[in-house]
Amino acid sequence: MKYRVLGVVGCGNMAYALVKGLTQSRFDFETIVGFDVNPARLNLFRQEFSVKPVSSNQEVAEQGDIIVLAVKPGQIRQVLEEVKDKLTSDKLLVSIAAGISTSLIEEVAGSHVPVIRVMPNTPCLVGRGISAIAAGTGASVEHEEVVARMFAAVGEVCRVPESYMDAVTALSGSGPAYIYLVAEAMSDAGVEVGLPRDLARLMALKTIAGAVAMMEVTGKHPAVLREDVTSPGGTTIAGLRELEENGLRKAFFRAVRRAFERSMELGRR
Ligand SMILES: NC(=O)C1=CN([C@@H]2O[C@H](COP(=O)(O)OP(=O)(O)OC[C@H]3O[C@@H](n4cnc5c(N)ncnc54)[C@H](OP(=O)(O)O)[C@@H]3O)[C@@H](O)[C@H]2O)C=CC1
Ligand SMILES: O=C(O)[C@@H]1CCC=N1
Repeated sequence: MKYRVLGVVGCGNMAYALVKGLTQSRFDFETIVGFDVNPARLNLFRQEFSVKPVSSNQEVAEQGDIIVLAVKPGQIRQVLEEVKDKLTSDKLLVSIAAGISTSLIEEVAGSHVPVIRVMPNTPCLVGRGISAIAAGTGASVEHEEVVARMFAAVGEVCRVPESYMDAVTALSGSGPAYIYLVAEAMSDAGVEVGLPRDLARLMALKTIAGAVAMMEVTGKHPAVLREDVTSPGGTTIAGLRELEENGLRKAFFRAVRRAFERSMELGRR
């Protein structure tokens, strides 16, 4: 089965990152059709990515071969009710909604519809996403393969048991926001010790980018790389001590735990 038309239900932030990443990649859909209740969003997708705007989710489901559900988790059930009559076994449904299980989707859409659940993140926009994928009971290995290739065009893909999805959501789905907060906090901290704001921001961003590249290129454990920066009796150990005493690790443990719980809550609504 050749999947020529991508259908996008909900043209929000994550759909934007995905569609932009895909249009810049070699993964080729003949057409992308989309619908959003907000006409401004649909117009943006039309202007930026030549997405063909249609006037309902039903039309997306009718015209799309692969249909990506990119509305908020609380809207998934209603959207599925709207489109289920258009969903045949030769369609492929991809849900990126946090917390929403493939079994819930199959329950509403019908078990004849192949469903793949994906948790991507916004760096898909620049081809540097990380996406976890898990197949529903009605999806074949081939279905999973198609979706893996699609998301591999915008970053890395990991196949995971569906039971990992809430944890993945809390770590890599939400994770970019944690890092933007760190970048912002580092920039402000630089300003506080006297750097001009632009310079502080540049230093913070390039330091984060350089540190990420060091982890990727050397393959060394972060703790080893951290020790290389930490001269005895020097500045780094003084700064690290403050971060530890102020509960940086604890804050991350708590943040990821709370996001994990929230993902489960979203699935229960
Ligand atoms: N943002 C992220 O980094 C990630 C998000 N996700 C998942 O992606 C999904 C979308 O998240 P996100 O992009 O952040 O959210 P957004 O609110 O930015 O996008 C959702 C879009 O869907 C529109 N919408 C609402 N109801 C309908 C409807 N019935 N039919 C069609 N469109 C509708 C919304 O319009 P309006 O705002 O007017 O209601 C909005 O434009 C969520 O399920 C989320 O869990 C997954 C991974 C990462
Ligand atoms: O904040 C959210 O709920 C979504 C899911 C992961 C990232 N954004």
